[in-house]
Amino acid sequence: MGTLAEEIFSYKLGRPVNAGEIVIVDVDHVMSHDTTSPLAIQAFRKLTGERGGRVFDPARAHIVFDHIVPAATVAAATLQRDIRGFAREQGIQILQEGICHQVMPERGFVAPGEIIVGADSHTCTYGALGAFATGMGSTDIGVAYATGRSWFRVPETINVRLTGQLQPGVYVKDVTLELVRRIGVDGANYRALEYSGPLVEALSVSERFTLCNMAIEMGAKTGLVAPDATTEAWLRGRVNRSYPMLQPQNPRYERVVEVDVSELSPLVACPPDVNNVVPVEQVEHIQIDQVFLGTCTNGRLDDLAIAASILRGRTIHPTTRMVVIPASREVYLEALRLGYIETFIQAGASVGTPGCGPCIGRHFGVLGPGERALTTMNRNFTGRMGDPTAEIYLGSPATVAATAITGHITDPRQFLA
Ligand SMILES: CC(C)[C@H](C(=O)O)[C@@H](O)C(=O)O
Ligand code: SF4
Repeated sequence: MGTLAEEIFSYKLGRPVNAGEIVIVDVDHVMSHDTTSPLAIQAFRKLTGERGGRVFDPARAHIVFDHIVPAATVAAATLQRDIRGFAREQGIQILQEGICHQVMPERGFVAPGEIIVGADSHTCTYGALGAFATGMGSTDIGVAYATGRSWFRVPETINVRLTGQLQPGVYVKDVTLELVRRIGVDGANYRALEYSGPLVEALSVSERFTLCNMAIEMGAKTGLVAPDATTEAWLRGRVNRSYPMLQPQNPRYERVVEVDVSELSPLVACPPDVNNVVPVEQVEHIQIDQVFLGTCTNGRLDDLAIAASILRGRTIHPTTRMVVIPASREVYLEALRLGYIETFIQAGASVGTPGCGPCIGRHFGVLGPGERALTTMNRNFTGRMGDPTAEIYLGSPATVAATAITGHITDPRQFLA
């Protein structure tokens, strides 16, 4: 009897577990990437001795190169060289085909009922498939690499119930921004956010990823969607092992946040806080120097499809630049096949190799002093994309595409066919 989070921990431990308990469990997968692996490896070495230590299971230890790919500086290249050495020694495959949070599920390293820990805060994204997944510091990940175990305080759960129907031009990203506005950047601290209701049931897995991705933006330990037929269909051909379709059972939620999405219009999060959310109309005059379509929040095929449908046959504003980065190789290839990439390039966009790109201001479209960007990212913190005086606005792929055309923040509804 419990919330989905409690059900997953109870299943793992073979006994009923309640929120508030501190438990040590075997984890199913452990992940780190090019930026966080060096410290995780250091912690692993400290724990296991300089030589001879082995990871708990090389097939369930995953290193993804995504944050600075290909390496933009000698320092980044040197770190990546050292990580490659560790991976070779341990027999770990390095995944170099997109953002960790897209690649892990695509490659079948996430299944319902599993527990996954990653050295990245947006590991909570995988909860969209009914797994308990959370970001941890590199030291904890180093310990998990060595032992295959981790400790948790089983979180209390806030149920986010979504009802109603999205209006044309309004997307799950807008719903997610509305949730951050209502709950606040620390309103769900260490809680699990369990998303349910008729809207969630109707969402694609990709849209559920967008929803769960930003759970951390409310301080949550993770976001979760109970697995259903949509989940199973998406996992077919990706996950061959069996998995439990755990569901919440008479759950006791700490509270329920109910949102009727029918009333929402396209939203924009203004700098420097993700909960600084306003209807797009309020910020339409703001001039934008760069738009960026991509990231683990909104770099998937459906996101690119929405943007391409707006940009088809149009060109971006001459004083605005547009960066597009598909979240993974799989997404990129499919977008190529469907003509989206050609649409972006003809419109005047720069298309980058799958990865995080300018999301943390390391390469491929960093911002100069005083510049403003509208992006599909999940964070708009000061200095995140480059110069500390640059400003970051967040919106949906549709709002980003409409803005690319006009050069100022634009309501995407005016471009809908
Ligand atoms: C670099 C990494 C530690 C960081 C994170 O954990 O979130 C990054 O992915 C981000 O989005 O800010
Ligand atoms: S795309 Fe951005 S938010 Fe996602 S993992 Fe990469 S840097 Fe972090």
